[in-house]
Amino acid sequence: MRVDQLSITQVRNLQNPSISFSPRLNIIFGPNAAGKSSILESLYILGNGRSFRTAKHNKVISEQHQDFTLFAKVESSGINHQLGFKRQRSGDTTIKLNSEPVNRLSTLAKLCPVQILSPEQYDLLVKGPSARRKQLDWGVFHVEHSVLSIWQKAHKILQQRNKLLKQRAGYNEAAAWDKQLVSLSEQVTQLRQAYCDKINPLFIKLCRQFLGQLDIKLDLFPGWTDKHSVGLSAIYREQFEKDKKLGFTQSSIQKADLKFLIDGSKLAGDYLSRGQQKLLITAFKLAQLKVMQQFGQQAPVFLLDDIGAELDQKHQQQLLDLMATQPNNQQIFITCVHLEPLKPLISQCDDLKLFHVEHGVVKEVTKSELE
Ligand SMILES: Nc1ncnc2c1ncn2[C@@H]1O[C@H](COP(=O)(O)OP(=O)(O)OP(=O)(O)O)[C@@H](O)[C@H]1O
Repeated sequence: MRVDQLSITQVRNLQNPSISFSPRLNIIFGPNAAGKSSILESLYILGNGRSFRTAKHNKVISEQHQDFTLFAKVESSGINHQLGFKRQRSGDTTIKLNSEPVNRLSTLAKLCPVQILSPEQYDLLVKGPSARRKQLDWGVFHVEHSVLSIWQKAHKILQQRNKLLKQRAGYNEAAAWDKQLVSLSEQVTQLRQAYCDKINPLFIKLCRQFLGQLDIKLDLFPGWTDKHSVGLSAIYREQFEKDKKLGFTQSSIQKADLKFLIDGSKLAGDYLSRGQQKLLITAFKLAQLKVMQQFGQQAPVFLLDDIGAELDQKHQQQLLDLMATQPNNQQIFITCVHLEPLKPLISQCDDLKLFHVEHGVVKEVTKSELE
């Protein structure tokens, strides 16, 4: 997937830029509060329908305005498309693909996979499981789109089951849903596990590069504990009375977690320093990118926000070296305040564009203008 052109209207402080990107490497630089992250935010919204910085859509709309609009020319799986996205303060969203309305965000996600590594994500290990589960499911979806409909069916049945539990229904009534729920939950878990099996060796290798000889791995918690390998059906039977008391199903795919384990059992969030956690997240994001390149329907656009803000010089350089060795069809966007650490990457890469941003105004500059 590639974004060739993007017109941004009424997003944060941006002065409605229209930008033609490089298919390979795009570096967006400028002082603090210039509007750099807002460009990445716009790209992220194209593929995810929401911001990576806030759950409140209205914050993205430029003050004094009632809506924001994005218009992009993208290449997806070898086909060129025109994509429009408009969000109003009222909450109404209009998405158009080649002038035709799009009603599902999953259409957008399939068409425009966009992945981001930004300072907002460095606390993934100390957050609750839902943030990690989202990352996991994002990866699973882009390798195997069918997971979404299986997950949605499971979610509906789970809601039915929970409704019955709240109504104090008897076991037989609730159990009528269990067979289907167990089968769908197992399918989702198998796809999640297959994704973990794909990402683990790549993640372990990248962790070695960034963190040295730590014994680290990813482990899937499916959403229930099955100490005696009795299976989910038996767990539902055993837990029924407790579920009824609680009014919801305790064991479900909605409780799944992606555990980052050190020495086989210690949670990385409890054990590693803040700096080590950032490096681990960096390795995880790069491993996700690699899985997408190798097994995904198509490589995502990769956004690297504020590269100088969180990593020390050595690890920043390692990350930039890895960016330089990405496949030719991998489109990358990097934002930074200082260009100095990026100079080796800039001199190595021919197919790159540089954009200077200040007070929301975006201006393309050439390599020679930097000298
Ligand atoms: N809804 C909005 N309307 C207008 N301006 C906004 C809005 N939301 C945020 N801003 C302003 O937009 C500016 C750009 O922010 P952005 O985070 O994109 O800058 P940045 O160049 O990435 O900065 P930094 O290098 O400090 O991370 C900030 O000054 C911010 O206060």
